[in-house]
Amino acid sequence: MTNTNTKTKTKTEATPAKTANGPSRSKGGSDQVVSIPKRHEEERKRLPIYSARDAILAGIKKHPSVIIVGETGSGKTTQIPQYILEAGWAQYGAIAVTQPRRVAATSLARRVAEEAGTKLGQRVGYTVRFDDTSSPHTKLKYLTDGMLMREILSDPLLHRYNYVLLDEAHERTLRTDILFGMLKDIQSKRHQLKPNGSATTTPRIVDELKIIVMSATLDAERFAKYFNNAEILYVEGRQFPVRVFNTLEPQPDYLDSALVTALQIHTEQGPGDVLVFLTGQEEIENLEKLLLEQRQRLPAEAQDLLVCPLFAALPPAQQALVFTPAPPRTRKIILATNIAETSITLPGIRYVIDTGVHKSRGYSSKIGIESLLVAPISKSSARQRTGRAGREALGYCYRLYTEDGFAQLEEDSEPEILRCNLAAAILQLKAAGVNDVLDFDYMDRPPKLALLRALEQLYALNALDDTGRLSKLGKWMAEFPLDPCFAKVLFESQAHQCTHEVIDIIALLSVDTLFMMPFHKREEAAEARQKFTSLDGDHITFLNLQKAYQSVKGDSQWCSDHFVNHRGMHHVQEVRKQLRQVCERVKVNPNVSCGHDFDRVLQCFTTGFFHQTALLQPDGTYRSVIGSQYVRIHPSSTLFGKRHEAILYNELVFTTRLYVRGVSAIQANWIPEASPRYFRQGQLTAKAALPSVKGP
Ligand SMILES: Nc1ncnc2c1ncn2[C@@H]1O[C@H](COP(=O)(O)OP(=O)(O)OP(=O)(O)O)[C@@H](O)[C@H]1O
Repeated sequence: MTNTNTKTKTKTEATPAKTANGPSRSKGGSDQVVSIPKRHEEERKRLPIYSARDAILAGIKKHPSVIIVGETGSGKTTQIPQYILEAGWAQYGAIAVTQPRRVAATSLARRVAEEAGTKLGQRVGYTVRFDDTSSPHTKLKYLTDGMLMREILSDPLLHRYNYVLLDEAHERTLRTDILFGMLKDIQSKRHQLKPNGSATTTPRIVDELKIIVMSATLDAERFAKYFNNAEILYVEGRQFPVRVFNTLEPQPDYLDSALVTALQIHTEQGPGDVLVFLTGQEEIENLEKLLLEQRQRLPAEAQDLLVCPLFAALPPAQQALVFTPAPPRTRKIILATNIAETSITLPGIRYVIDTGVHKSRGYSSKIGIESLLVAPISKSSARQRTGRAGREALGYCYRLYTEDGFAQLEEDSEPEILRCNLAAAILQLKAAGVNDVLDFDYMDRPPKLALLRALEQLYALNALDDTGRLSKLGKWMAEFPLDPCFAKVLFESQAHQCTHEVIDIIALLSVDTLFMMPFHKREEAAEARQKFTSLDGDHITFLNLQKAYQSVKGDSQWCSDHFVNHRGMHHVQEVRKQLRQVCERVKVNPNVSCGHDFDRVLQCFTTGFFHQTALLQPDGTYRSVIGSQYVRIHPSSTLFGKRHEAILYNELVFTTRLYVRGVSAIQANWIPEASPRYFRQGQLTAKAALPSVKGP
């Protein structure tokens, strides 16, 4: 391990661990200790990070902030928090380890609880949206960055924790970036509250907050500078090598190429599971079908092939399948989005197929339009993908692009904060008491126009008052684990008396594809879909689907007969249940229904999505009300090919053209009524300047 002090830029060899500080058990507390499997003790000692244990602890003890860079799989995420725990340092304040994704937070907590010999939810636990296994005894908690932001709302100085480990910091998600600034501020405030500082203290806030930033692929110097010249520690060595192969020619159809490569590995290579990186649910489900079809054509001895999808909207029980070993002599092929790209260890994976693409959020602050595009990944993502192999044995990574293609990739992805709608983040910042969001300590400052757009949008949603401060409604919206637009719709549903329908539709919109369209059964599928179709558009069509699904109690055969995505509908029911619970907690009755008066529902959606509306043009096309862009209704929409004076849409996607999805017909006069603060009275033109834009 090398240790670099950023001020002096000296490099010194870290002393290897002097004592054989093997894993130990916490003595006190009410922890339910379960026995530590012997193999875990041995495995932990074999990890590259183990020899750097003492040096890491010394660095953390000495410096308020530390940046730790180590190869994928070297043991950063599972071991460093345990070292702190075993050193007895978490006695007065717990350890939080943030993850950009929930699947990582839950699987890591499970693994570490097992390694530490504790029951999950006791000394080691996790908290992700709608699922909390932590308890007052939890000393080490894995949580999503969004959940830590929420904890700051109720505990502004994060008294609970003395150590916050920001894992996979290179990903630079919007939430991670906002957390960076918030934590720096908390660290400095807690420093001032120390007994030898000038401010008064309470006995509970005597400890400083240590910030530890970790990744395999980040620009350490830059991070160190941002975190007040933090100490940088490099952990050398990886557990097992991974051999990387590139294609000789660029692959125009990466899906086909992934199919061929996966089958080739299956029929020609030795044992080991395969992980394929794809861009989204639809693509995963397509490849899943193709693989299953091809499996039938394989010789009998090669048919023991198990295909497991992995994407964010997959119900947790099915996500868990990817962590379960395949039956003996069966090869598992996991088809995943980039939720499997960082942090997680998928047991059994020896082969990685990297398509070189992902879905990336884009935002034009000029026209206020957000889009999701398939784009090339960065070099750093490619390395992370490679790092999913070689965690338990020698691995292989097949990159479906040329060596030149790799060389041309950007080093890192552009931070999300520079390319997405900031409304949700600004709402959280304001709720955490950061009123002057223009001068917040961002690691990369978003363009002023994007910040102003977000303030403008929140003001138009009535989340801010005339002085730019959070309104009562804004505080309510921040309580809700939803995008501000959806939170506004839910709030309005009380006055429109359609909370029941709105909750259902929000849950339904959380899944990409509810109606399946198998290539060779398109007509049959379209006919089945007709049964649910509403002339009002997709929102009410989805609602009809939910009613029918409930009437058959979610029967899987019914779903298959009607070309309904059973997996997706299962997820919808979970989100629905959780939303209803949150409603009850904030005293909103989730059962108030408007019957068949669907205008109320759509009016309600217009109050949150007035900025995602478009008007019919004389030539039959639609132009967005804000930004004046030509948009087309996506062929998957119920309203495809239909003409209505105005439409509302849930999502804008750019494939070959700019398409809108999740579309419903609305009346044009609902749009200015939906936000009198945004539009001139009764007109579809925006007011020149909004009060919130004038400054904090
Ligand atoms: N669920 C698991 N099952 C089997 N082995 C595991 C599991 N989780 C972790 N490991 C083992 O522990 C090692 C260290 O994992 P850890 O996540 O701590 O590494 P890391 O340095 O944080 O990697 P990354 O940078 O990829 O997140 C893995 O390489 C693997 O050998």
